[in-house]
Amino acid sequence: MTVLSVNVNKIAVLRNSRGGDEPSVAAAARAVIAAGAGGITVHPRPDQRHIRPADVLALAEVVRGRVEYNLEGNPFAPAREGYPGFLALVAAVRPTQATLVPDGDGQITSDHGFDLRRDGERLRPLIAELRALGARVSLFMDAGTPDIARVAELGAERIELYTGPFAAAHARGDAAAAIALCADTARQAQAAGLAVNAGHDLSQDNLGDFLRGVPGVHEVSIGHALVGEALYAGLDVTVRRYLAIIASAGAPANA
Ligand SMILES: CC(=O)[C@@H](O)[C@H](O)COP(=O)(O)O
Ligand SMILES: NCC(=O)COP(=O)(O)O
Repeated sequence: MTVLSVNVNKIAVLRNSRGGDEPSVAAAARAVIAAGAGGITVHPRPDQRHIRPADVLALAEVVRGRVEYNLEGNPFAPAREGYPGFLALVAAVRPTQATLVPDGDGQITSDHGFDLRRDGERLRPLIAELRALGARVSLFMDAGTPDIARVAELGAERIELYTGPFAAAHARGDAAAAIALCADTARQAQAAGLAVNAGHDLSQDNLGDFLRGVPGVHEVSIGHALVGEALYAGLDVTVRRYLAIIASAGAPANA
């Protein structure tokens, strides 16, 4: 079945708003795991607006031997005070998966995938380094990217489909074209030997339609909507609702 990896960035936003340790990112991750999620995702940003390097280390202990650990970030972002750089974090915690995302400080959130014509050759040695550290490597890619097979040629094993445009179309009530585009890109990736993950702005409202329309998704990483929904229903109930959506969407077994 598709793995649900819960992104706990937003727990850190709340904690950072007051300083101190509450709400605890580690406690939230434990609750999510107890509810049955198959992974924890974090996207530490160099500006440390939410997940910080110390969280990345602490969460590694929480997830170790229990569920997958998915570390997202921009491998080109230079180290700075308080942020050692993405590869250094991967070397420190050896996550299950490193998802590379071409984001910048000025962005409120991730809003596009890689342009491999521009960044492909710069990515190649970094992908090799990350794989040598034991991480499965996934590249954040837009649906409709023409050269999706190149991801495999660069040495990565997965793509993460950027689902923001799909989610926006779904909210407008006209997601058919966006789903078709995602499904087409997923099929091209799968034909090239890549596994397909998906994430960004997925929610209880749109996840079932996404998984029914896009076959063979290995993992969804979900944070913003899930944490917001959990304010009303609690983390345990909310994670279980996502797992039920995944199960009823008939997603395939995880390889
Ligand atoms: C790659 C991706 O879509 C997620 O990592 C998303 O960007 C969440 O990150 P923020 O919580 O920083 O918005
Ligand atoms: N990779 C996507 C992710 O981790 C969560 O994105 P969002 O649900 O916070 O938009």
